[in-house]
Amino acid sequence: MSNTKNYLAEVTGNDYIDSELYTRFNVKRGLRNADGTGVLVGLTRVGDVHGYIIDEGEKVAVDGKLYYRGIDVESLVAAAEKEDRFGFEETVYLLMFGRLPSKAELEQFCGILGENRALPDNFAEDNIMKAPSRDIMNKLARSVLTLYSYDDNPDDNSPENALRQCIELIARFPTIIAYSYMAKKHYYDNKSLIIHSPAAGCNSAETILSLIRPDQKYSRLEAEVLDLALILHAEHGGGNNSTFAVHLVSSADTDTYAAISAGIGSLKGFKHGGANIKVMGMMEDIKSNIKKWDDESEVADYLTKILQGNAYDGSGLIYGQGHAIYTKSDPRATLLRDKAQGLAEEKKLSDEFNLYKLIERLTPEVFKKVKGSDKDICTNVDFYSGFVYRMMGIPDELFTPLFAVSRVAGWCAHRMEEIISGGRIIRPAYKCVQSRMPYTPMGER
Ligand SMILES: CC(=O)SCCNC(=O)CCNC(=O)[C@H](O)C(C)(C)COP(=O)(O)OP(=O)(O)OC[C@H]1O[C@@H](n2cnc3c(N)ncnc32)[C@H](O)[C@@H]1OP(=O)(O)O
Ligand SMILES: O=C([O-])CC(=O)C(=O)O
Repeated sequence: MSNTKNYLAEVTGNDYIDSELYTRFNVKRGLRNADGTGVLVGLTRVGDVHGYIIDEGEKVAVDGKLYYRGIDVESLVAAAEKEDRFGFEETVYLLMFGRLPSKAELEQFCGILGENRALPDNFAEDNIMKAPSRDIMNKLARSVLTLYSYDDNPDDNSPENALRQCIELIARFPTIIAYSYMAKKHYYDNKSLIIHSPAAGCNSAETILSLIRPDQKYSRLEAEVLDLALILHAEHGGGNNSTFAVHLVSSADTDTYAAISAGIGSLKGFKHGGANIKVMGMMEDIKSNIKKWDDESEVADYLTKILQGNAYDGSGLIYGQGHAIYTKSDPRATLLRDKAQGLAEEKKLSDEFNLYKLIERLTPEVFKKVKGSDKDICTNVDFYSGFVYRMMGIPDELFTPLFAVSRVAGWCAHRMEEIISGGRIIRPAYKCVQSRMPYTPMGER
């Protein structure tokens, strides 16, 4: 659009609200209390994120813990590893139905997911191939909204129907992101268009790997690492931005496709799931601007520049660092760091891994120094995930979509909870700080 400059000046001028007004009217900006803790707006049984304790009114930093339906996510990961099996489908079962499945129940559930991986007839041809997008999250959101038209009963928000829709979506996400990626490679990157059908009996990790590889080949180790990442990203309480979006939209009694696409839109954001792709850009920037990757003061100086908004994308953010709840550590980042270390040794990328670790170690002190803040800041789940994916040859375009393949399980569990226990439309307040004005007739302006 030409000549938007004048409009922009009007908008920035007329939309500006003085920070002081937020204090005066006691606005809980970002739905946070003064100490940074979230405003309590709901109850959930799905997940619990533990990042601090309150001792005599003071927030005290502790190591992070994450529970799915009361079960420590680290024990889910450990059990899958010990029993040498995949764990994401068990995680989905637990999140959706509220308890661990027996072996037979899990097998049956995997069968149901397998039967639902294929997209409806002609869906891929008509919606993905004919209308690709450079951005797979964008294509995923549009695909989810379009699936509404392929559903004979889209607007029935009864628990029974919503549950069917949720299970179908969880099963279809791997296929949608894989096909969207293949279409993107063809239409935007001039590569051959290769579309495989989802193979029977594959779990989510295997389905994704087989659909994005021309020869459909992957190793057991690759599938296991991806499965681990899927377990770790599946759920994060009701208050994280994308899950809250699903609660919010679901509370209006709208359809499942509208609610889940809201979650996707939120997760794409660079302060949320989209941070994993920003981390990769930031690391490229750091690697090309720092001469000695193990020079602590050179790395610290560059992190200072980033925090001051003078390097990388100018946002002032060190991506993959900081969290709304975790203070000392994010348990998922710890697990992904271990995986990254092993893969880096194998791929002879230990120098790069050590740079990641150095950034992880230096960020809290640089942050405190530059910001003059006593806030505890730790590495989050998005810091190591992209590095792990890259070492497995997974393309960057899929980093945030993989997060969505996993988190859709949490979104669906929360949508079901909102339908069953929510009951009231979510409707917070905004105080209007615009003074009243009379309407001026056109001829008098
Ligand atoms: C899956 C996930 O969503 S995990 C998070 C992924 N996001 C990122 O990695 C992006 C970088 N991190 C951030 O932007 C933030 O830490 C968030 C969005 C994750 C959490 O944000 P908040 O809860 O608002 O942060 P919090 O209240 O703890 O921060 C307070 C201050 O520290 C700043 N801060 C927090 N993290 C960072 C960071 N990584 N880099 C620079 N500044 C930061 C905030 O901008 C805020 O500054 P201000 O008071 O000048 O506005
Ligand atoms: O909880 C949050 O604010 C962010 C989130 O979803 C996560 O860390 O997985």
